[in-house]
Amino acid sequence: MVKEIADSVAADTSFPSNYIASDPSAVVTDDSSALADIPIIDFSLLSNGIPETRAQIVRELGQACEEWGFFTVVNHGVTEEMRAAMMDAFVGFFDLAAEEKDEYLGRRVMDPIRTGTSFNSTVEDAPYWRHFLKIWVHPVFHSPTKPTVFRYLAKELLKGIWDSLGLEEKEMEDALDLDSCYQVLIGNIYAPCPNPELTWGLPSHSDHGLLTVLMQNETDGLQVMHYGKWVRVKPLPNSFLVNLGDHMEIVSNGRYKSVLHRAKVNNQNTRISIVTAIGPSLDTVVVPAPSLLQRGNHPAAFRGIKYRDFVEHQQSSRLKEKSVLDHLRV
Ligand SMILES: O=C(O)CCC(=O)C(=O)O
Ligand SMILES: [Fe+2]
Repeated sequence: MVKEIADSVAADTSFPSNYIASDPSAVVTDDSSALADIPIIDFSLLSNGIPETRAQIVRELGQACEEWGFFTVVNHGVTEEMRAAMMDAFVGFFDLAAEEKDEYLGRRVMDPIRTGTSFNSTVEDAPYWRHFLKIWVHPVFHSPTKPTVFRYLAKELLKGIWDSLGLEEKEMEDALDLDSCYQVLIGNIYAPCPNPELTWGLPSHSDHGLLTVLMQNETDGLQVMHYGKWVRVKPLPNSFLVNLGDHMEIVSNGRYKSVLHRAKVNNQNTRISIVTAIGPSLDTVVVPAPSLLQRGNHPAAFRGIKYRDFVEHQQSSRLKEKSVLDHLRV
């Protein structure tokens, strides 16, 4: 499908009109927004077992979650070779002939291996300039090579974030059932677009899970909302970008907010991002952590919903800011 778009663009440099955003004037054309000065977390100090240095990183994590909902992870232990192998595997898939890829054309949003265009082209007015491959990799593994290292990174970060809220690890296990956590691996490809001012790669949205871990090729395009302003993200070499998802906002009772982000396309280079999203188990009903409510005598800011129902609803709806989470606000 990427080839189809690329070929149609090569044959005829006009932009396919069905891709024009329903409100093209809302697509940003100005790339002069500030570059984000994103907090940096040294993962090796979080996970090396030394309490003093860990405590310092836990404080930094808490601050990053509160002020940004977004941070960069360095010294994560994932080799450059493994990152390159992941990138190659996704590129290999996107380069397959359309008939081969079409075997995985997702008909249902909860299919464990699903490829497609846009976000959910059955409900959108106009598709986005993006193709994706989504693979469930936990609790049942649906892919040929096992990136357990990603889950380790996310679980250690979750423990650190939980700690920064002053909560016990046992409560995290009870609340989120992380041994059966739902993890999905997504490759996004954004082909060069002749008219980047008319469409999005992905419009403004938050992610449904707890944490999302992202790496990309050398082409930028990600923007995050920070204190009401969009800022451009330029990742550090060999780092992962992490953002908080809607279920972190729910379980922390709104103290840590899921961050709005969006992907811009450009007319020069293909951008590829590989994203792994970690959530609770699909059967968990996540509610604000009880001890956070008791401690501050706060009312619950969110109603609970089974995570599976949240994901299914979010994936079946138009991608629109935090609209699915907003339904759960009390
Ligand atoms: O490509 C990107 O940078 C963002 C991807 C994204 O937000 C997503 O897959 O949810
Ligand atoms: Fe996202």
